Amino acid sequence: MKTVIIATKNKGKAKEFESLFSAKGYEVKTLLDVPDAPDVEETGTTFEENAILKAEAIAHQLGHFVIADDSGLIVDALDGRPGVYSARYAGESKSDEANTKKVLQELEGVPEAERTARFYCALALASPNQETITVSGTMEGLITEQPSGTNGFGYDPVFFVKEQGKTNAELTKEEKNQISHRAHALKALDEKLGQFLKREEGM
Ligand SMILES: O=c1[nH]c(=O)c2ncn([C@@H]3O[C@H](COP(=O)(O)OP(=O)(O)OP(=O)(O)O)[C@@H](O)[C@H]3O)c2[nH]1
Ligand SMILES: [Mg+2]
Repeated sequence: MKTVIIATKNKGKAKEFESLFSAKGYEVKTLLDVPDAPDVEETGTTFEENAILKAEAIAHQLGHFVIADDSGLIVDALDGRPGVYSARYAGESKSDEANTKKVLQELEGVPEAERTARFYCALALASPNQETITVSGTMEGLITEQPSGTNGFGYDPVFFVKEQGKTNAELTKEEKNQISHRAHALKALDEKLGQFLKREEGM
C-alpha cells in the first residue's frame, strides 16, 4: 500500500486524513507515529506560510515528502479571529473546549445574522527533492450560541452548517469529509499529487 506522511500532531486532523486517504488507497502516517518529531514553530502570518513551514521542516527532517495542514476558524464579527491562532486561542495548552468558550464569550449578544464564519485549510506538499506545492479549501457556516454534537474536533460543536441544518459535530465523519475545508483542499491537491509523485519517483 502507498503511504503518505501528514506532518501533524493533531489527532482530529489525523483521523480525517486517514479516512480521506484510505478512500484513495493510501495508508496515512502522522507525527503521532514518529517519536521525537520536532515541534515546528508556527511563526507565519497566514495559513499558507505556516503549512509551508511545517511541511518543509518535516520533509527535510525525515528525508521524505510530506503534507502539512494549517487550518483555522475565521469569524467575521471578530475581525477574522481566531485565524492562524485557532489552536492556541485561549492559551498554549491548546484546549478545544477553552478555545470554543472564548469565541462564544466574545460573540455574546451578537445576532445570528452577524455570526458568519468560515473554516480555512491550507495544505503544503513538500519534499527534499522538489518545490513545495500549496492548495487551500474553505467551508462556510455560522457560530451557534451553544455547543452541540460530539463528533469532529476543535470548534466543530459551535460551527453550524446551514445546508445540513447541523453543527459540524453533529455530522457523521463521512458527511463532514464530503464538505469540509480539509476535503476541498485535498481535492485541489489531488489534481497535483499524481504529477508530484511521478517527479518524486523519477529522482
Ligand atoms: O472545529 C474544527 N474543525 C476543523 O475541521 C478544524 N480544522 C482546524 N480547526 C481549528 O484550527 C486549529 C488548527 O491549528 P493548526 O493548523 O496549527 O493545527 P494544530 O496545532 O492543532 O496541529 P498541527 O497540525 O499544527 O500539529 C485546530 O486546532 C482547531 O482549533 C478546526 N476546528
Ligand atoms: Mg499547530
